[in-house]
Amino acid sequence: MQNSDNIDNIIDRVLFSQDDIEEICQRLGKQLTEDYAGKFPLVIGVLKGAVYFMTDLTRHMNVKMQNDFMDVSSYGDGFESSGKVRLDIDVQADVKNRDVLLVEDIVDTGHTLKFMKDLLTKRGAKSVKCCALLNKTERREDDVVVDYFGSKVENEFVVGYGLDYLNAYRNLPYVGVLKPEVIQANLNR
Ligand SMILES: O=P(O)(O)OC[C@H]1O[C@H](OP(=O)(O)OP(=O)(O)O)[C@H](O)[C@@H]1O
Ligand code: HPA
Ligand SMILES: [Mg+2]
Repeated sequence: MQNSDNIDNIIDRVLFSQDDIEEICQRLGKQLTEDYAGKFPLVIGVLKGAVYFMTDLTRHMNVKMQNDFMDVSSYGDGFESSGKVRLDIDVQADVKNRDVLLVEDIVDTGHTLKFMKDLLTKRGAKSVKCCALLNKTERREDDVVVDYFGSKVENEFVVGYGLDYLNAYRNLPYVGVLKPEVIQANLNR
């Protein structure tokens, strides 16, 4: 069936299939289960990109935890980080003396992660670590540690499984690279 609304049409290459992602969640979940045993971590998903990863990853973490969310953003309309991280929705829980685990879909320039690690440390968290699905090391501008990650990615803009382009395509069940013509069409708008 030809359907121009079929969002698979915008993908050039799949980088991580649903099976790849499940394997990553299992592996990281096992590691985090060991590392957070007996600690009652506060697991904070960074909205909106981390929603899918947060739900799949934490189901593989066999530890008592508290789940919360924060909404921060720095990519307004496209590929480039504005460099300014905006806190839109704060975490509800008190982070003082807590072992915090931030869950991210991707660490790219590192601006977002640095902002959050600094903020939560300043508020008195006992530890602040990050588990990201993807780590785009080549683009790093802030020196920040990604404590756990699923895979490194090249310097390409990726979408799906939470990752958006112009606020769309988050619901693709895999991670892929956009077709160049999709990007071109938007640049010419
Ligand atoms: O390392 P950085 O260069 O800071 O980029 C990574 C951040 O950018 C994206 O969020 P975005 O600001 O696009 O918000 P969103 O999750 O709502 O899409 C992504 O989900 C990370 O949070
Ligand atoms: O490659 C990316 N894709 C989607 N959102 C992003 N935010 C930072 N890097 C990316
Ligand atoms: Mg985004």
